[in-house]
Amino acid sequence: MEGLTKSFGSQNIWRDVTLTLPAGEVSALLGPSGTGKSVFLKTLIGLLHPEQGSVIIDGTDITKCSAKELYEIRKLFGVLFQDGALFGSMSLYDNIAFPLREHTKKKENEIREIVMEKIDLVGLAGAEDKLPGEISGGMRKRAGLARALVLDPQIILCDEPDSGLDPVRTAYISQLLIDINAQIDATILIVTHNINIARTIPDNIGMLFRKELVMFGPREQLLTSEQPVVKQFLSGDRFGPIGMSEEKDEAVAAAEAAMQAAGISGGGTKDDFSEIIPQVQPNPGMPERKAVARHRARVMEMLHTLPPNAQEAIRRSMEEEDRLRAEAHAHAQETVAVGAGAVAAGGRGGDEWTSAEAPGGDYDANAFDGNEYTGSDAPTQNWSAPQADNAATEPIHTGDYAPPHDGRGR
Ligand SMILES: Nc1ncnc2c1ncn2[C@@H]1O[C@H](COP(=O)(O)OP(=O)(O)OP(=O)(O)O)[C@@H](O)[C@H]1O
Repeated sequence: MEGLTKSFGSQNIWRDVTLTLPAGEVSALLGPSGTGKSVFLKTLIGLLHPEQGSVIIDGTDITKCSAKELYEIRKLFGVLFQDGALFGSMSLYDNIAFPLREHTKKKENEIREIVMEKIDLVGLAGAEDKLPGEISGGMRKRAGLARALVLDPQIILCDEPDSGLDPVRTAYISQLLIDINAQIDATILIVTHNINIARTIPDNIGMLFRKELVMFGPREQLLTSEQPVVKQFLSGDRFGPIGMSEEKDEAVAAAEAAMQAAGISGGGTKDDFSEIIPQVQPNPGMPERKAVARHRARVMEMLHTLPPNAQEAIRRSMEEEDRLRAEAHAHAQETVAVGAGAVAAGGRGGDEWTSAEAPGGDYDANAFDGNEYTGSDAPTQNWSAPQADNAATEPIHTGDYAPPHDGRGR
């Protein structure tokens, strides 16, 4: 994105936003409500048109290309809208099959295979015949994610994947995004208010405030930032530059300063965000994230340009990641050796197996437990049984998807 500016009439949303999403990495976009994060996502896929600037995807500027080119480019995207944006009159199965029917010439039996795989992946097996209005908000969110994944997207945009989810389901969906990134090396952008996600999931974090992108860089840069707006946002304190609606005026700011001086709490957490929590790793059995090495090389190149506390935090988190990875590797080797030993005791006369010739031949040296998990039985897939809550949903017709004309069913 280069020099992007977006307004609605006389209301400017943000201006001169320049940003390159590092390919294959996971990035998060933070910002107070109403700063235009959703508008930003919609601009990235060409649903909204900026007044200025360009959005280059695979060499094509989607702000200037033809409708046909835009249609093709959109196939690269998987988008999870805030409430799943499902069609209320279609079953989950048909909702998830929709992009395949719309954008590919696949036969129904091929479509079924892909749809059921994704349904399994997000833990919705058994709920495929339900309508969006018959399931919980969290299930709709997961169905939206399944639909976002059916075209094997190279770029995944998630608008508040955690909204409406409890902390445990949020952890599962976050883990799923990391696992998907490990599996398909997709570039992921997550819009979120969830500080826990921001601390543990992305490689990079950006923040929109006062109509500008105030920062975009390695997650440690934002988490250790001394900028008042960033500190206030992370801590969730009411004292600071972010107000309930617009910016605070001087009188309000002075009154708050007096309250703070008198020891009155602004309600924020006292967590130390410069204590970097290790990033969530792919689940056992998943491939290593290719993004890790690329991110590291990129960050090392720019390290000298970052503030000293960010540099220090980056070094510490790299050491910690190396330690965790070495531990996981050692554990995997041990497990392979133990598994091989058990087989050896049963039939190979005490021969030592190497990991390459271990039984089955498909042991993954990077796996924590030596098991090969498939999408449907991987340990991420512990979603609870579907519960209907009869919450009514209206589909959001984004312009990207239109309801099918011929009611094609399964
Ligand atoms: N189609 C539209 N027409 C006019 N104004 C719009 C349109 N879409 C969004 N806006 C305005 O743009 C601003 C930014 O909205 P947006 O939904 O992107 O904020 P956000 O940062 O995603 O907020 P939240 O965190 O609360 O979801 C809001 O003032 C909103 O009213």
